[in-house]
Amino acid sequence: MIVEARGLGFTHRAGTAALSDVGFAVERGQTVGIVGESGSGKSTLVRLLCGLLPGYTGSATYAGREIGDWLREDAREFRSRNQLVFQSPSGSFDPRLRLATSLAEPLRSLARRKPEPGELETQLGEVGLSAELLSRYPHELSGGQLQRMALARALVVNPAVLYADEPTSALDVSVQAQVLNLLMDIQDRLGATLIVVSHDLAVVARLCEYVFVLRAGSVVEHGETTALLRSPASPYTRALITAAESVALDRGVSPVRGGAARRTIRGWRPHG
Ligand SMILES: Nc1ncnc2c1ncn2[C@@H]1O[C@H](COP(=O)(O)OP(=O)(O)OP(=O)(O)O)[C@@H](O)[C@H]1O
Repeated sequence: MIVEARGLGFTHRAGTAALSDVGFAVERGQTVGIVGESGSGKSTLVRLLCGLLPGYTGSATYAGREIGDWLREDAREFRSRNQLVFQSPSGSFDPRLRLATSLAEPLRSLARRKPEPGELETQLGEVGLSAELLSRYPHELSGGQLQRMALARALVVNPAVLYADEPTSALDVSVQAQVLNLLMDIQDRLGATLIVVSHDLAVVARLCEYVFVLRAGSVVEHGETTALLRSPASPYTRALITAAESVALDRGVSPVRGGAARRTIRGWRPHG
């Protein structure tokens, strides 16, 4: 397992218990979805697993080592191996900086180096963006372009695990499919582990081979996506499926039950 949690608990400073007794396990190279209604703890879980929320209880490991220990002993290495893309592309970039500067920031702060000549341009090509965008400011890009830019910035340090928290929720429906396709393409090419948070089961059905369902800070059910969608054990999961199906039908796209989990891609692994 590349990421694993046992008996994991977390209480926010304000006193809100966001996670309790969470069990979670992801194999290297897997594409895993975390679904649940608003407030179920999805973002808290991925932020914690990315090392952004210290002070958890129970166990959470990356590559067999406790995340708390990574952060104390080797935080830069941990962060370069675990990258997170947030929901809001515009909020992810400093509006005062040209995108070349923002894109190079993880290299500077985590890998302690400057970009090689042509490196940023190549990275942009990987996410289908033109190199000329490097000299622009965030407000000069569309939401879809900025989300691609956020992906490029996360990938610049070659992470082993890419977390995406509601990667398409802030985008127009027409752009959502492009970003989902890009995520699938990235996973195909890099073989990185991809962990996607979404309140929308249709997104997870499309992208992920395995899914965890969160409710009120606990995992109520998990399993292979296709099997879980076909025969959910809990009424909560059934309700999420029904909600996603009605949204899908409203949008005129295939309902989630028809969505198939993706194949497992086991190619080159960054960070071995
Ligand atoms: N920074 C914070 N301070 C205090 N409480 C928080 C904080 N962030 C989240 N919470 C609380 O923790 C619980 C879980 O929230 P979280 O954002 O992880 O859920 P979520 O499933 O990601 O929800 P959403 O889909 O709405 O983003 C909620 O009760 C929320 O109010």
